[in-house]
Amino acid sequence: MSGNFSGGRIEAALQLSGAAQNRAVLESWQRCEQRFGLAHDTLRRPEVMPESQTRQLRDRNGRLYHHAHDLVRTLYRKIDASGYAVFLTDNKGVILDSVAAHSLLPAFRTNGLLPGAVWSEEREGTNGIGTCIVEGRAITIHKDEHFLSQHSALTCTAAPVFSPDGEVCSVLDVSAVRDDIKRTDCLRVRGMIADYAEALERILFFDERAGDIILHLHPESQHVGSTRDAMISIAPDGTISGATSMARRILRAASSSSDIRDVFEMDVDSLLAKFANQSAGRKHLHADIGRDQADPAMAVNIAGGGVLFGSITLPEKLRRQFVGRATSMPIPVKPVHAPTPETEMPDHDPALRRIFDIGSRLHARDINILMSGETGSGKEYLARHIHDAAVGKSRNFVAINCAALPEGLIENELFGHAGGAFTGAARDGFGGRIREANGGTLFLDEIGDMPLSAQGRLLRVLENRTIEPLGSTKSVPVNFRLMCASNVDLAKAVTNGTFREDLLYRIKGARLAVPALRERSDLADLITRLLGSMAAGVTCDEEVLAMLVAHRWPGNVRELLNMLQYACVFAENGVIRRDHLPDDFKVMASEADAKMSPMQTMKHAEEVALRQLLDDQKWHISNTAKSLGIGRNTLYRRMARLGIEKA
Ligand SMILES: Nc1ncnc2c1ncn2[C@@H]1O[C@H](COP(=O)(O)OP(=O)(O)OP(=O)(O)O)[C@@H](O)[C@H]1O
Repeated sequence: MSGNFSGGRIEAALQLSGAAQNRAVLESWQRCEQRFGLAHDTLRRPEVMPESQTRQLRDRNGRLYHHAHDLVRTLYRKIDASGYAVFLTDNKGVILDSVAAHSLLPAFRTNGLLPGAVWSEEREGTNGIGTCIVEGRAITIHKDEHFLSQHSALTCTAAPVFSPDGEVCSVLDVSAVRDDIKRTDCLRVRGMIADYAEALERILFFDERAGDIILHLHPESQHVGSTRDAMISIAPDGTISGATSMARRILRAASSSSDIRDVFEMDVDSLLAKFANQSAGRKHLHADIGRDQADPAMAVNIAGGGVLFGSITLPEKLRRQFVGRATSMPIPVKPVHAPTPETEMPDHDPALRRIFDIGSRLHARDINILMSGETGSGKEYLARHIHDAAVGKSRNFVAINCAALPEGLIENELFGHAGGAFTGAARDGFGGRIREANGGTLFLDEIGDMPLSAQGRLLRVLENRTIEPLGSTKSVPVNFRLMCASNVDLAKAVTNGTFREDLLYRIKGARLAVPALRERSDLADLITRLLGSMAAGVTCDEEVLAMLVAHRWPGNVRELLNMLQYACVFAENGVIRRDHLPDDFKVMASEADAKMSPMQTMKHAEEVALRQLLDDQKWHISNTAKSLGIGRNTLYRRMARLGIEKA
């Protein structure tokens, strides 16, 4: 460690956090001292641009500011904890927009967190915004990890937003000036901000690359066309004009070339022909959709070996060459047979399986479904499995998160527009995402956040089964099955006047409550499965498994996924041990342990061990009993005592 650091603050910071975090903080502190000439006790007033200059900066970042406006406010509502504020910055760390409770504004202002303030590392030392720009990844800078002592009251968690050319163009930051914030409190927030930053990246990508061919890619075919796929844009001359950060990660190993022939071993004409041939085979399905989506996705070879699955979105003028006129697509009633390996949902939790069964039957009969459940519990995941079982994997599944779309953009995104409908509209128009769901399923997540005007138009689409793009007088027939999800109480929203009652009655044909992760009985099994899909061969030892099973997971499966991804990076010899978990998680686990009585701890350990054994024996009761040297009835009694139900 550098001997330049005085006063032991770096050691304190290092003790506070995990290995990746340590490195980031250490390197940032080195920059502050050696490159920027800062000292811990440097006292400086925040640099805040005059309002006119901030306005100019907003105008210069017009698209970013416009698209992020509602998203920042939704994120603020979702964090749902007092004392936090949300900030949006430009690529240099200048705050463009902020949302905070009115009563807290003075405290944030005193600490320099206000529009126009410059939060680059060079100016303010190690901090959430500035260090996130340098690191290019989500990061938390907790109190004493700030280089300047004057910022040690702050806790900042930030995630970068990337432009299509791969540069950080903005940062989403959630900060607090409360004394009692622990690092552990930031875990849930970090996953959430990273998701919102990625949603903003996708919106900017679609907006800025609307004139290019967009290739959607994912290693697993079912994720192509979802909000999780990777996207690259291809200019008509075959050069790669942009890529989302996910695409950069996936393709980094293949090639850094910007010529698609080097990446996919085919030129742009062959690529178009490949997807057009596929469209022709599915003409009735895709003739009317705005987005020419591969369904099922097609395999695309990657230069140097490897295969991804892909589909394309064509700009309107190319689309006309490949697809015909609009028709509504009938959806046959598909009897729900016993699931095949293709449509099987791999989860064992009985409650989740039950709602999967019920949901599949209802969806096959075109009965609308309204899901509830905590954030990250898997509502979209379940909706996709229900769609696969009830409508078929070969049909489109279009998921839209209404909360992640800015109010000004949502109607356009859902219903599309005619060419030249408004200033900035695509010259040839845009079909809208509801039309993409034609013949398949439309999943509207966070429908409670849909603006009232869009609710009215959606209701008309549901009643008339036709859609009228903005600026067009022609109705286009559409046919799709509907599933919705909401974290807010829609009945209350009706009372408050933010949700239409008639729409609520239309969408809530049947209600399904997705269990929170902590309520599930198959957690150990889920952990093993997720690890298997992430890094072949990585497992966790018994202690870690017990810690993970005991955690309450407020961010549910999303939080679990983040945690496992983190741990996989540090796993040694294919095993995740306690040391490989983030320190803040370990602190939280020991606090929880301390609250358990010795009897509870023992019972818990016994439950984890027995579940693991049952998993190993594929829940074969006789074999498990034999391996324990006990009778089947004794095993059943033991399972009942520990609250383990047969999977
Ligand atoms: N049972 C599961 N098995 C594997 N992965 C899952 C499971 N449930 C959820 N996931 C994964 O966890 C993440 C969050 O799930 P999903 O988006 O479906 O949650 P959600 O309830 O719709 O969240 P939100 O309310 O925030 O929209 C996704 O990456 C999803 O693929």
